[in-house]
Amino acid sequence: MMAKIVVALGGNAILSNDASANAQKEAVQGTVKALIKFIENGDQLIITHGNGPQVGNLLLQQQAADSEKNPAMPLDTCGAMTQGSIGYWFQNAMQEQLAKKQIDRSVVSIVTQTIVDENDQAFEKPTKPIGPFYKESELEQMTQLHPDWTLVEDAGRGYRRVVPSPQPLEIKEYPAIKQIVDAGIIPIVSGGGGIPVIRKGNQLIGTEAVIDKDFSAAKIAELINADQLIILTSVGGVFYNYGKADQEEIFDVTAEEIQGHIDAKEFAAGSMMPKVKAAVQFVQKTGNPAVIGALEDVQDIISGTKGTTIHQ
Ligand SMILES: Nc1ncnc2c1ncn2[C@@H]1O[C@H](COP(=O)(O)OP(=O)(O)O)[C@@H](O)[C@H]1O
Ligand SMILES: NC(=O)OP(=O)(O)O
Repeated sequence: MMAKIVVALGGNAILSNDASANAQKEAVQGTVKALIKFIENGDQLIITHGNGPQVGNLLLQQQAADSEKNPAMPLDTCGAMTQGSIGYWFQNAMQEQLAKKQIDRSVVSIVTQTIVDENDQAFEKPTKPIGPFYKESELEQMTQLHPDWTLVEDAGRGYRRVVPSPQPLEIKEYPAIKQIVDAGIIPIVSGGGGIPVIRKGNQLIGTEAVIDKDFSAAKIAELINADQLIILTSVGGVFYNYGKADQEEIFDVTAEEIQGHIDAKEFAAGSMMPKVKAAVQFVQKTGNPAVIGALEDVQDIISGTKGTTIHQ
């Protein structure tokens, strides 16, 4: 039976040290070579991806070139632009792999808007890291240059700007996405968590935020009643006491048990916490399992020997 699998990929898996288009395309090509295994298995794949590094970099480029004749694009539009660029890289790489494997399947990227609540507390407290990492020695200069920024330590790699990250309430394009999935087409959806929009009557107004793609992935996976949600990132699984001498990788855990560790705030905000929360949310809504693991371990994740599985 064809399983419906939602795979979420972190922006950091696409952009590591080299932010050039060629390097990111190459990273995406490597990722797609791994993802094609799901298609070869006969599964229906739904791909979603992050954009944290890319959207922050793009915003900086926009602001650096800002002028009256050529004004900088706001964050929501930068989010849409990264959906387009990253979606294009994935679509292009997937088409190449499908052709190589002589698999007759179509793939399409969908500009996706995610409806958020304008009163979401997240607008008061930015948590989503975007753009490049800065060294501690650069902090004073960055604060002088950008007095409106909030900078926080991120994933032990340095400091990053954080922006509001409201919860996804609704995926506007879901009815179209469902038809595309039912038709057996591989969709690339909700890139960067989807463009954050606020509903005002018949209008959807873009807002300055970046939605966590892990939560949007869980939402899409729940809506299409996916058999599995797989969150691929730069680490082999979820650890208790991460980064400490007694860190311990979790192989298999119930949603109830890991919820206790979420409540105790044991996972890092802005990196592992949203993944674990999104996985639990999906498991509780559907009763189906979620896996968090490393991109390079896809084959072992498919066979169930690597990654952290969260289940009922
Ligand atoms: N408890 C934990 N277990 C595993 N990784 C963790 C944990 N806490 C923080 N991390 C960090 O979270 C990172 C993954 O989050 P992030 O970089 O935001 O991912 P992505 O960009 O792929 O969505 C890992 O590389 C790791 O450094
Ligand atoms: N939008 C988002 O969640 O991006 P990252 O996965 O790159 O942080």
